[in-house]
Amino acid sequence: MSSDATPPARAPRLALIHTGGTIASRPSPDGRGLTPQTPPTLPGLEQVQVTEAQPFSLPSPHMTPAHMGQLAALIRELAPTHDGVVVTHGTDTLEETAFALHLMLDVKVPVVLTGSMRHAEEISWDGPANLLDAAHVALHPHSPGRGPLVVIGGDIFDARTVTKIHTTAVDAFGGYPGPIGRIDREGHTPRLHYFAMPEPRATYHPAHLQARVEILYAYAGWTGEGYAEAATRADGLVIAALGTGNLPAELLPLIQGTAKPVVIATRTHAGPVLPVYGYAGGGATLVEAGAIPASFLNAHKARLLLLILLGQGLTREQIQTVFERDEF
Ligand SMILES: NC(=O)C[C@H](N)C(=O)O
Repeated sequence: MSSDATPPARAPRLALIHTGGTIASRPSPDGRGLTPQTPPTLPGLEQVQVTEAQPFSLPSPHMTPAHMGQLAALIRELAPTHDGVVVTHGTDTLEETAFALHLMLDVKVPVVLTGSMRHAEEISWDGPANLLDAAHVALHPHSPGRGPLVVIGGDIFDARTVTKIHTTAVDAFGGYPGPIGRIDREGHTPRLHYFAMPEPRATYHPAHLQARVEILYAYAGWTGEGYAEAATRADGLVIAALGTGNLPAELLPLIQGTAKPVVIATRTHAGPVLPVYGYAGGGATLVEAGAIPASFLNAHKARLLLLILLGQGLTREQIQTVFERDEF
């Protein structure tokens, strides 16, 4: 399953969309720390026609579902006239944007997100290499049909499973079961290997991205503080629960009394949510109370899926089916 990039007859066309993040950041002149300022330049791809766009320039903690929707619309507009799309993005919420695009985009060309962990004035800044890798992946003939990908440190990740695993390391991304591919360079020649076949996936077309979905984080001794308020305010809840999706006993009656969708994810970093335990608050009792297991999605990705399904007008039962059948 390895191949070298074959040069197409005409110059490949790449859309390069900048959204901010450390890859666009420098120390601010007022000495208050890093801020997004200048988007990175793509090095070493003289044969490629590049169209650049910058819909906004944000530190990624400022990203919202509305920005993700705006980005999806821009990619839909650029995709028909390009062979691949690269999005530069801050790493903090990169996995959320990647997954939102995964759920909403059905464009034919590859969409690759990348970022950097070090800024342009730091020793060993990782922006240029990540950007070049992302461009090679976006233009590679084996990349279409895989949904949006994340490329960092030479590893290629699926948007469903990728997650940020380190706050400072250059290899900041991982997630079970790991990369689906690898990009390296032999001199100037890209060497790309995929370790998995493209997977079918469902895409959604929400009428809006304004549903309010809140995440609650479980811990030993939680007696439901904050639950009632969140359940009243929100259109749906996600709980980062314990282990295979279990909660303290006090949460069971609260969930039993909630008609809105309550999705149970896990705060554990890998593995599915499974309704196996029958003690009060155990996963089996939560599902019996109407809660929806998040499969293997982490809480923040489960939140985006729920938000998108609510925006598409799905009922609680239909939402449950999407999660149950892994239709994402
Ligand atoms: N490495 C980074 O990009 C982190 C930055 N705080 C961001 O997400 O915008």
